[in-house]
Amino acid sequence: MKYGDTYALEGVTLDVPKGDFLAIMGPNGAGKSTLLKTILGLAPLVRGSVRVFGKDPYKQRSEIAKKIGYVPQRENVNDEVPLRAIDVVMMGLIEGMRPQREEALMDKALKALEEVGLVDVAYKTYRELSGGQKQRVLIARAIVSKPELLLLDEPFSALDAQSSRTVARLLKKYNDEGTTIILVTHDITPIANDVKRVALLNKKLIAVGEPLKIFTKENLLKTYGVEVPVLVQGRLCIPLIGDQHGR
Ligand SMILES: Nc1ncnc2c1ncn2[C@@H]1O[C@H](COP(=O)(O)OP(=O)(O)OP(=O)(O)O)[C@@H](O)[C@H]1O
Repeated sequence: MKYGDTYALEGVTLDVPKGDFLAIMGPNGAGKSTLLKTILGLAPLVRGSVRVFGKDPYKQRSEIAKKIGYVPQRENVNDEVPLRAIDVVMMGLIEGMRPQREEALMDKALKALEEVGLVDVAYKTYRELSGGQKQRVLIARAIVSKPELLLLDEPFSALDAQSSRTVARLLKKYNDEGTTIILVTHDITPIANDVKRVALLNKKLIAVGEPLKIFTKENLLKTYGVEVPVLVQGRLCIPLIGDQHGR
């Protein structure tokens, strides 16, 4: 994976089985977002290959897009058009799906907003929502089509503790029902007991596996260049590592 002359990712081999709940962690600029974009066929691939549901996302994106829900790290929904929260969520139903009645779409969008705890702002315009509310609307847009694969780029970054818990519970529920989840996060606390695997990334894949086996002093030093405590009273707990890198 290369932007201009610089490699963002090199020599990464990663298999994600169906039903996995994988957290990708690493310092700023480690290539985490790039890795998610690779799954969508959106990052520049110089060598190697990617297969998603057995298909090449760089050549067959439209065939797999409807099975994937994606929450980008940041997204500017067009501010000129006064879209309501419910309209933004409905966008997740329109792409690549067969035509449905407006009421059926609205019904599904309202249910998704309810799942992220935002049904009360459904008819507010998106631009007047807070940062954390916008982020949850984008999560609702990603889940509304009941995708087989959910990709989330820092879903907790703008959320308060209660909203983080709501979203974490939602992800656990979807994963229990069979949805494969791959998310990028600097803070594993909200999902520490739910993730099945963690991948530590710093341009290369440092380690991947069960959290307790992966968070070794050696792996963390290799990934972040600093020691970070990971066990507090026997529970997985990582401080906001991103803060040490200027966030
Ligand atoms: N569109 C782009 N054009 C040029 N360089 C890019 C582009 N996107 C990312 N990069 C570079 O690729 C590298 C990896 O970026 P990426 O966004 O994948 O990192 P990240 O691990 O998600 O970081 P963060 O934790 O800061 O979000 C960085 O050096 C970044 O500057």
